[in-house]
Amino acid sequence: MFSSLHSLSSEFWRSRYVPDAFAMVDPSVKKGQGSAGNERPSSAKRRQSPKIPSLQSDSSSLPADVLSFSVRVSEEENLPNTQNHQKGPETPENKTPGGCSSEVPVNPSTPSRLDICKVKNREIRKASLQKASEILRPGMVLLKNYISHADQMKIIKVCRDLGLGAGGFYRPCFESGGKMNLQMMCLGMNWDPEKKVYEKRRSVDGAVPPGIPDEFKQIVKRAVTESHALVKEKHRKCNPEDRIPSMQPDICIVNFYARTDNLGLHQDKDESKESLDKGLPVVSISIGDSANFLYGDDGDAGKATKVVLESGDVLIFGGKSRHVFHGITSILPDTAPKALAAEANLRPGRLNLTFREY
Ligand SMILES: O=C(O)CCC(=O)C(=O)O
Ligand SMILES: [Fe+2]
Repeated sequence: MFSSLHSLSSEFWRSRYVPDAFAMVDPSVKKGQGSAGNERPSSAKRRQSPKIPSLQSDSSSLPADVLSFSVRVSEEENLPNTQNHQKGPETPENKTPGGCSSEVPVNPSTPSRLDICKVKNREIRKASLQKASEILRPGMVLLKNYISHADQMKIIKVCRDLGLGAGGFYRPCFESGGKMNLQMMCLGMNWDPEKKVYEKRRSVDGAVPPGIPDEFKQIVKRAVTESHALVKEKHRKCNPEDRIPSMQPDICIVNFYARTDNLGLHQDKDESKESLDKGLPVVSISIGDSANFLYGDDGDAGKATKVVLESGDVLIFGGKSRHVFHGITSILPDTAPKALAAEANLRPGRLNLTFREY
């Protein structure tokens, strides 16, 4: 997957190297450590840092729980004072939906019944204003608000459990040695961002990736069928299978973006030639905070189109859009559905699952 990352604008590329990347799940990194500001760490500094801090820092050698709210305090303490972490003036992008953040309980693990009701009513109002699903370009469909609250809860729970075990979340490195600004785990097969290949075991620690749960596969199947219905509605005469071929996912890459994380523009093209030639789609599920997602025909972020992916959205790109460049420029703080964040005890940030067939 993530190929052509070097074609990013230098500003966006620099923004991938925020010091918080080290602090998020690594208790051994103390407050104030790391480079100041948005500077890419010096190569010496990069060499010194352990390759997979989240795995090595934990005394049990297992990954830390990157999804849980309980680790939020140490994360907040470690936030460096950069623009990225300041809320700044209220803009359409950082505005809390419904302007309700002050009414939400400070500790979401203990919301009152009244709080839950207020939050649920607000979310119902919000849902009625929500945008409709759409075809973004040939072969690329966005299903808005597609995954139910109950299914989002299940996905979070499964990812949390799997993320804590062998083959769970870690912060991978690029070929260059720089760390990615997200936590990742793979299901089915491991994708190695350094070698840009899929493998049975991840070479970083020898772990065998857990399998993809059947429930996840069912959700993917239903989403592709739904995308076909949408295509059929717009283009009555076409065979939707030609636009978005059906697929049987055997790979799922799970990313967790903390609020300052991001992912540069890239193409997903490490799947087999056969799969790519057929245009078998990538099916991407977003949960938690919303994100600015860019997509376009080349790696130039200035020319790309932006769409906001919200919790429960499913984005599908296959066929003519299988090689679309795409990336996440930012996570929009405090935009996760409040009821979901509270019920799941979800840490601020965004969970993303991309399903592919090798
Ligand atoms: O987080 C996203 O929406 C995109 C993730 C992605 O592009 C990838 O995992 O290859
Ligand atoms: Fe991708």
